[in-house]
Amino acid sequence: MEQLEHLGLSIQKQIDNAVFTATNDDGMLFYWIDHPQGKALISAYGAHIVSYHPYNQDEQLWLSQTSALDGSAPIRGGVPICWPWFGNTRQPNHGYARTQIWQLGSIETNDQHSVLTLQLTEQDIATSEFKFLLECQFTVGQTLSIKLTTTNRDNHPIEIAGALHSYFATDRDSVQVSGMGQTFLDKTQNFAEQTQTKFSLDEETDRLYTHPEHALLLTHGDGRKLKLSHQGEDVVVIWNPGDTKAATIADIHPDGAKEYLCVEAVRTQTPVTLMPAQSFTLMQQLTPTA
Ligand SMILES: O=P(O)(O)OC[C@H]1O[C@@H](O)[C@H](O)[C@@H](O)[C@@H]1O
Repeated sequence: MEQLEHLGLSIQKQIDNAVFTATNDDGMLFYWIDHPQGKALISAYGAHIVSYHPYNQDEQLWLSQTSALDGSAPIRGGVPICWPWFGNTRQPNHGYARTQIWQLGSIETNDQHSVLTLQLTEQDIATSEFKFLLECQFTVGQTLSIKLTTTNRDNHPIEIAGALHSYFATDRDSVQVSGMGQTFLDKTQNFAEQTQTKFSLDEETDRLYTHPEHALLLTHGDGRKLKLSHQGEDVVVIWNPGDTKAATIADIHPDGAKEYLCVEAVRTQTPVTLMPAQSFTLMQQLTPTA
């Protein structure tokens, strides 16, 4: 509830035992999951989860206080969905899925969790090169799982990449991540390959880890831990712009870059080719522990 007030959202209606719709003054639609095991706020714009708060734990996702929430620009924070490409190989940066209004697919609640699925198809996009069904399934309880599934609905093969670009709320200067492997491509150095035996961040960190484990452990400075597991990724990206660069990014609030670390499940080095009717899932799951 606190998060709803903070973002100026009003509940519209209850659509399931634990799920409500809410809107802000700009008319943007959100889904508020208020389950005894976990709470989450998901924007229809971008199928973008902006808050996840498991029972008896802290907020897990960072959201910039200066993020646009009116549909004029991608949301800064939470878990942006990058699709059908990652980065700026094409424009817009990170693809167009994060700036579309997604439709509600289904909702199911049991005593463990609520499962909400949002959908996007080529019919929602002004110019799409192929026919597709993109589904993002959020399972919200003591664990959060985000599954992004692409299905080729065209009559020829399609190629896709993408990412679950999660911004985790943490003290950036004391967080540790294990399981990353020692090799990464450094985007700040024109993707030069680097090795690092002990995890530490640079002033600006923008790295594609090429040999991560599927299960990672993020340890906050105060000892709390967040288990992360992935499926379908070919690299894990760690990104934080550092304070100097962040000061030039209008939708990161002052000193906001100190409050998060992006750990992203990314499929980009070897894009996926899908034959007609074939599907592919990119997944990230987070399990916080006290
Ligand atoms: O500002 P955007 O488009 O959300 O991108 C944020 C960052 O996303 C990261 O995944 C990229 O590695 C960075 O290079 C990029 O700056």
